[in-house]
Amino acid sequence: MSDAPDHLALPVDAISAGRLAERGLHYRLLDTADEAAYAAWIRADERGFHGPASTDEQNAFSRVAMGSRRTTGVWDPQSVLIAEPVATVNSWPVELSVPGERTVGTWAISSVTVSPTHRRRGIARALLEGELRTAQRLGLPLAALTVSEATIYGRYGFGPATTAADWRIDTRAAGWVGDEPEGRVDFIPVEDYARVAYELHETARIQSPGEVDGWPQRWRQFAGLRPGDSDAAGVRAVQFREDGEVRAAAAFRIVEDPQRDEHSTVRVLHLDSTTPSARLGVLRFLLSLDLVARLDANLLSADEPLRWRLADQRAAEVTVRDHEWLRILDVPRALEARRFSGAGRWRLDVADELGFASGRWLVESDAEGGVRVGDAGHDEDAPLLRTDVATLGSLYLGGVGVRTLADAGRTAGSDAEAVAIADRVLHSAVPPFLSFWY
Ligand SMILES: CC(=O)SCCNC(=O)CCNC(=O)[C@H](O)C(C)(C)COP(=O)(O)OP(=O)(O)OC[C@H]1O[C@@H](n2cnc3c(N)ncnc32)[C@H](O)[C@@H]1OP(=O)(O)O
Repeated sequence: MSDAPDHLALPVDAISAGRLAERGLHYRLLDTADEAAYAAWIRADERGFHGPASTDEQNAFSRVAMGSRRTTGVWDPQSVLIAEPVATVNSWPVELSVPGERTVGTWAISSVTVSPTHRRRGIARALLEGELRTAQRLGLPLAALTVSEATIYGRYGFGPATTAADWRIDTRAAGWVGDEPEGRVDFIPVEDYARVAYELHETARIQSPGEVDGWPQRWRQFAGLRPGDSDAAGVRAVQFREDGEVRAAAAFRIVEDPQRDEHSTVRVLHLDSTTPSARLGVLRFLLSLDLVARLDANLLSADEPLRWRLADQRAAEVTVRDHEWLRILDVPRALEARRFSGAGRWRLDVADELGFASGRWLVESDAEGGVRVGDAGHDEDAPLLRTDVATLGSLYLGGVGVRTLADAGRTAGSDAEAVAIADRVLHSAVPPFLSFWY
């Protein structure tokens, strides 16, 4: 049995509780088994994102996943809607895939909202710092989140570590280079899709640094199976089989152009694959639909091999954005959890305003990519790389070069040799990618 404390039972962070109590606010954990309390919490969460309030049926749906998460709120006893918290946050342990087909235990944080009636009084800061201390108490070396706005989380030491790309393709101009992908496409019931695609994700995620374990309700949502989904009737699903085995699946919807029947858009709701060839097979199928002039797909990789099968690459407009943000809490454990791209010996100096990751280490890796991080002690010989903790979060999965961030002025005071070594060994041959929001 694990000695790690139970993330559902661990009391709320005492420092944040004290800080909020000074302002007359109550910071506490919610028991998601209490239906009424959960409904009030989720109403506050939805209002925070300006979404419609969910129905009892929708609450029952979301509670399946939330039951295994730490659900926290801040209550103001002066509120008129007394059961609804004025701030929400939700967190749970995930397995983050890292270079070398390994995973590292990571604290995922979501549903961060502060009511517009209570904004800019430091409540989010109390919640976020509380979450980081909670992750540390749970013994997790990293925290991670996907963000509504890119300007919020750098101050807490998070750095953008994966990108996601929105692809817009003119399907008639795109063309195709080379043979058709070998395999077989079939429509499948959306219920089956939700199960099959979730399983594909769980099989494939280890290959892609940045992915985390999913949960079945998320894939049911992609399939239009969340109760009350107004677009559900239009959701269709296909699977792609190679050698008789399902290796890719997608859910999609056709959005018609009211002016011209033959100018519809195929909107990809989600795509999962365990092989690049099966992924191309599904995308080729979607690009060749009759009556369709455009393919829209959000959250694909910026490095989709698809680009190299389009006869006209200009038919694709690709918008790349930051997606997953990482916060390193324990430098030695985080670095040792991944594989490096080769041998190296250098020192790493990390500045962290919140103190979790500050320090100086000697980082050594061997030709096989094994990593050892120890105290730098009095070792003054090894070249030194200096970074703040948010920059280290961006570098962690190897998606951006150390040299690029050095050129951007994010590693001021570093030795050129250290930049060169770290650039080489931290690089990931597989571009980091996360295929969904959490
Ligand atoms: C992982 C996720 O859940 S991402 C979702 C984030 N939530 C949302 O986008 C929902 C809508 N927004 C909100 O609920 C709130 O405005 C929040 C949660 C973003 C901020 O809550 P607040 O309690 O107002 O923040 P708080 O007062 O603690 O501010 C902390 C710092 O963040 C800054 N800040 C707050 N909101 C924003 C913002 N939207 N953009 C940039 N900076 C922000 C503050 O200026 C302050 O900066 P400082 O520490 O340098 O002085």
